[in-house]
Amino acid sequence: MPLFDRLKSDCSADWDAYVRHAFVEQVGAGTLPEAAFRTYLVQDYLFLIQFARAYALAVFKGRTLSEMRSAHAGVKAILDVEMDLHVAFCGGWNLSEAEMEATSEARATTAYTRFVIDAGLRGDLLDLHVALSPCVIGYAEIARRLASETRALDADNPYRAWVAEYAGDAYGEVAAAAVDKLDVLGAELVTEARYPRLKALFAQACRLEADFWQMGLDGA
Ligand SMILES: Cc1ncc(CO)c(N)n1
Repeated sequence: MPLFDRLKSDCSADWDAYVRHAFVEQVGAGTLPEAAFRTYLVQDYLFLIQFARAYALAVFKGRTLSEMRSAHAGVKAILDVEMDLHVAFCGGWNLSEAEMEATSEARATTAYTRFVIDAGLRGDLLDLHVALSPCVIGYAEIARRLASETRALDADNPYRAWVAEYAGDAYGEVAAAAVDKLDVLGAELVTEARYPRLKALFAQACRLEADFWQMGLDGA
């Protein structure tokens, strides 16, 4: 079985708790309190700053020019595309980029980002990609489901721009590339002795994603 499918199926309880978290369902229904979304989005801006550093580690750990270039594209997608969404939302609340950047990190933000960076520093490219994968692949899955099964894209849903961004083709391609990369690295590098460690990394990243949603809910 390809590595991503295997990890998702072996960690299905943690995966489902992440992608079906109450925060996500309330975004889809448009019922999430604005204070919860705002807490989440400011923290996610801080998250992306650190996440770009984690992706930069994939440039450093790349074994070929091609791996370095695709990791570089990931860094650019975060710094030049994804963060614009956060800036646009926060502009609507009269919150400047400087104010967002000056906000202190919630513990859930520090915990998740430094966990991923540590996995990459200590391990190889595969460990790093496993720790990164619930993020990119999970958001695409969440947004596509919300777009097709809920009223998430209705004109009166305040979170429709967020759902549209992550359900869009550009983000979908980034997520599909992340699945492919994991499957290719998996075929090359996974041994049965190594697999339990990868599974533990994946499960922990899913739990830290769920904590991140919860941090947003608790902010309301
Ligand atoms: C916490 C978190 N996970 C995943 C993504 C998707 O990039 C994000 N922006 N934030």
